[in-house]
Amino acid sequence: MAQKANLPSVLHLLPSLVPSAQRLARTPISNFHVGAVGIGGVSGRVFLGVNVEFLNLPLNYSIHAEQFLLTNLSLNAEPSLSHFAVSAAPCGHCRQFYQELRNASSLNVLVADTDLPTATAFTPLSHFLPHRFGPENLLSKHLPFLLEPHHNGLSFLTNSQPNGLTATANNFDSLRYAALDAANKSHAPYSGCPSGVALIDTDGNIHKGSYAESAAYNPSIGPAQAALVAYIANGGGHGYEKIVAAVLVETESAIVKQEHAARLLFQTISPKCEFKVSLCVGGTKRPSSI
Ligand SMILES: O=c1ccn([C@H]2C[C@H](O)[C@@H](CO)O2)c(=O)[nH]1
Ligand SMILES: [Zn+2]
Repeated sequence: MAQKANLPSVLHLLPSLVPSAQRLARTPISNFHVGAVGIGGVSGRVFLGVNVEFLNLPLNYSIHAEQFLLTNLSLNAEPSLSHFAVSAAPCGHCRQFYQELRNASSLNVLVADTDLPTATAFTPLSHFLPHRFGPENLLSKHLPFLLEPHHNGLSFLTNSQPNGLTATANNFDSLRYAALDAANKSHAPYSGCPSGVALIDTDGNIHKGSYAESAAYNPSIGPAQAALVAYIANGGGHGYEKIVAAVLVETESAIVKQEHAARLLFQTISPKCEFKVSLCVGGTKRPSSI
């Protein structure tokens, strides 16, 4: 694409794709479209992020474009981000969320509305957020950072299948195992309460998302939001009414529960969506340094 557009490098391509990303934003409240386009540090694949707002829900259910971008990398198993371009300066919440990356300080950011569209004036994130608060304030740096491959060691107890689900048993089983897989990839080192959501649409496609925590807690992205990122990123531009069932997997012993927030989100955006929780066991202990 860079060659076709006569651009000297893929880095130049990132800001040139920002307007196309912006067009995909879902902003029924602000009508303010944010687009973020980044490049995977290992594969060199290009990923996008857009902001997503939800009618009739609190504003803090929203997904920022930068958060969408990281979630998109995570769902495509890309272990690092090296550069991203974004249509407006990242807010404090996003600057904080990005501290979850091992290379946070040296991550290269370009704000496309202040720089020339094809410029490569990338600036390290440490410029946007000096004196940072980050994972190392709470945890050992030997633990996996956000995007780094890990497995949380969660599994189902054999009798944990809830009753009364009208979707076919087969679909439900695929969904709960997809949600378990997402929970096993969840980044929850601060609470020790990983979780994942898998949803299925009317075409039978399954989309899954993993909960990702921030050291500063509030910028965390919930598992339901992460699964919606997958639903939107997988394409088609469809409405949420096509989401027919969703399963949340979290641990029985969790002290941070996603159930009520996730149920409210699905009930509001897709009232006919069947929402179920499937509890699992295992996983990491809550870190003793918290
Ligand atoms: O860093 C930012 C700041 C704001 N927004 C979104 C959130 C909301 O949808 C809209 C207005 O704040 O812009 C982002 O996506 N990223
Ligand atoms: Zn933000």
